[in-house]
Amino acid sequence: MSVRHDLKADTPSFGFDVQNLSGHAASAATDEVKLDIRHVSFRFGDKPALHDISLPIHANRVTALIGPSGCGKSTLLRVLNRMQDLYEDQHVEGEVHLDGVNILAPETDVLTLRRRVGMVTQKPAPFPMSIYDNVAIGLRLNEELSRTELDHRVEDALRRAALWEEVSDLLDHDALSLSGGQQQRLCLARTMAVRPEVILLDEPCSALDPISTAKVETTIEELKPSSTIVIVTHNLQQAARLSDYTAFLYLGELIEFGRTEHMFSAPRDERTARYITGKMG
Ligand SMILES: Nc1ncnc2c1ncn2[C@@H]1O[C@H](COP(=O)(O)OP(=O)(O)OP(=O)(O)O)[C@@H](O)[C@H]1O
Repeated sequence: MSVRHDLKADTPSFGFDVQNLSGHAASAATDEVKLDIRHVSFRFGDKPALHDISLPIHANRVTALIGPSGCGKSTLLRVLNRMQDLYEDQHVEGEVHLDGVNILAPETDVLTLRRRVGMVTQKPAPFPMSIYDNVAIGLRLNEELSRTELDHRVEDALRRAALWEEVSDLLDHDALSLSGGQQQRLCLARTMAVRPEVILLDEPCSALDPISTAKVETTIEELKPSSTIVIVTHNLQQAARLSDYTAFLYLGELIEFGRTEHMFSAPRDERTARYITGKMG
């Protein structure tokens, strides 16, 4: 199915001010494409989950994937660092070009890919080791750092994930002793520590209180000059606040993609309008 560009919808009411969206780049025309998703379809066994999805992910911008539960947001995100390789019954078709090279090609080195494209999954899964080691592990594998440099990078990642103040005296404690929200921020710190070119975030604030959410959103803004970010969120205000581009998925199809301020102020497809005004859930 093709993405709708033609339908004129009445400007809907969102309960927040779409005129005051911040952090958006001036012109889409100048935005370089980091990841080019081309005709991607996906199935779990015989069950289709994504149908012929094509969209660009622009470099140094935040792209939000939104849509009702089960529409395929997490599945699309997982394709971008080939998580499906871990499961025999998960099948993908199409191409995803990272800086012009198809990462779904069989010859792709998946470990290298996952260093370049880091992911924070929906359910936090810290490693059964200390808080410090959870953040340091990727750095130790990928870079030769002195102990002082390592300490600095671990602290920096924990600060950016809004966790440092809670764990600075507990760095040698078991990561699994942290609360769900703390584990979520630890996994964010672990991914950010290695400074991937692309960061995939699957509902990174779902277990966070408003203050931690605000700090994580500030961090995402700060990451933009060095990283390209794709975020799955059910929080439409967060999508509107944070993202430069938004993709609306419905029943495994891409219904609409465009600049966030355009999509939230003048959605082209009636289904997008219904979703973002809370009439479809
Ligand atoms: N491991 C799996 N095996 C079979 N079907 C799956 C599996 N994971 C997801 N699905 C199905 O694929 C479809 C897309 O799921 P996905 O998790 O990508 O949706 P989502 O939009 O991220 O949902 P949510 O917002 O609830 O997290 C759904 O119909 C879901 O039931």
